[in-house]
Amino acid sequence: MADIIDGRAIARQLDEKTKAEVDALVAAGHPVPGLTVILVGEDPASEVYVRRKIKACEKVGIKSTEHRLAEDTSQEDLLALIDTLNADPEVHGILCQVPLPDHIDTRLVLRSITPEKDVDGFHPVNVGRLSTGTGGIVPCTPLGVMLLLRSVIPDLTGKDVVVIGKSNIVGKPVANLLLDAEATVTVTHIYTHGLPDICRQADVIVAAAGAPELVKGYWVKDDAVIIDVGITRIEGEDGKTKLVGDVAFDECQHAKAITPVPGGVGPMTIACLLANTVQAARALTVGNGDDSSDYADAPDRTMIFQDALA
Ligand SMILES: NC(=O)C1=CN([C@@H]2O[C@H](COP(=O)(O)OP(=O)(O)OC[C@H]3O[C@@H](n4cnc5c(N)ncnc54)[C@H](OP(=O)(O)O)[C@@H]3O)[C@@H](O)[C@H]2O)C=CC1
Ligand SMILES: Nc1nc(=O)c2c([nH]1)NC[C@@H]1CN(c3ccc(C(=O)N[C@@H](CCC(=O)O)C(=O)O)cc3)C=[N+]21
Repeated sequence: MADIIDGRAIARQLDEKTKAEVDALVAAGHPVPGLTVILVGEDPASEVYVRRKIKACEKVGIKSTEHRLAEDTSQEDLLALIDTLNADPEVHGILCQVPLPDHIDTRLVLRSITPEKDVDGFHPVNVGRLSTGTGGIVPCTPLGVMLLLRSVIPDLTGKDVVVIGKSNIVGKPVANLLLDAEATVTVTHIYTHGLPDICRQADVIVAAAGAPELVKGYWVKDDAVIIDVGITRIEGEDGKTKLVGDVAFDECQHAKAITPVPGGVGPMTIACLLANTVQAARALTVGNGDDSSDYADAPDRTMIFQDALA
């Protein structure tokens, strides 16, 4: 049987470290780290995620605030709110839940969040820093993927990794982080020919396509490690909705290790959001020049978090 990589347990470990960082900042007389979440419209899945994020903040002592805006909020009003939050000294992290309604230019909105408070790591400045290995805020899900991976393969040097999906949110940043970790990375997508054969060569598969049970057992070589990022809600035979990943989990028991859905990457996304918020608060209030900071600029920040989990 494949080992199950317990995302909830690893997320709890990271949360303990984050809580200790919050306590240390506050004890040193700095303000309580603050995260603001903006939600436009009433998408039920987004509401679930936002509630989870707010609850998680409470657990580690981050002060959270929430801005719920109506579906028909104008782009101008949203940008004005972000301007206010950019200037608010009590707000260290700003997260604007996506997808946004169609009448809003998502790229423009994400660009308007100041990079120092961009705890999603979606701002072009943070994307540029990531792709040049020069620090910045690393997107939460890709950071979570790396931590889960390192919990089973501490050294990724020379490993053959296949990433399925090339989105700006998951596939591309994961590929960049893997390259920084000296892995050999193949990024695939909907037009890739022969995906099963490509996957069969891989030591590691990171599946982030949003295609339920795309990766079959015969795509996976013995002792490969599988990180399943995909989450699709489907209606089960009993009429209840259930979550399905991008990997046919039951067929992959010959793998060395695999993440479950739920309970794999999802909880790590939230734990990494909290860690990013503390990183942002520290940089804004203490400054990046503080060498004692665990979060000082480093080319491979996933190693720093890894130390926290060791
Ligand atoms: N666990 C978590 O915390 C998170 C989970 N997710 C989940 O991860 C999944 C991916 O999210 P996201 O990256 O935002 O999705 P996108 O839809 O933005 O990107 C999906 C990517 O997968 C590729 N793709 C789609 N179908 C196939 C296929 N059949 N074969 C090969 N490649 C395929 C697409 O190719 P092309 O570019 O050619 O269209 C695209 O590059 C979703 O299920 C999402 O719900 C997302 C964020 C966080
Ligand atoms: N600006 C922005 N930043 C995001 O980080 C962001 C976003 N928008 N939009 C939506 C996606 C999705 N996302 C998830 C967060 C937690 C779980 C999670 O906790 N999943 C649980 C189960 C969740 C459930 O039961 O529904 C798990 O997999 O175990 C999943 C997905 C963050 N996203």
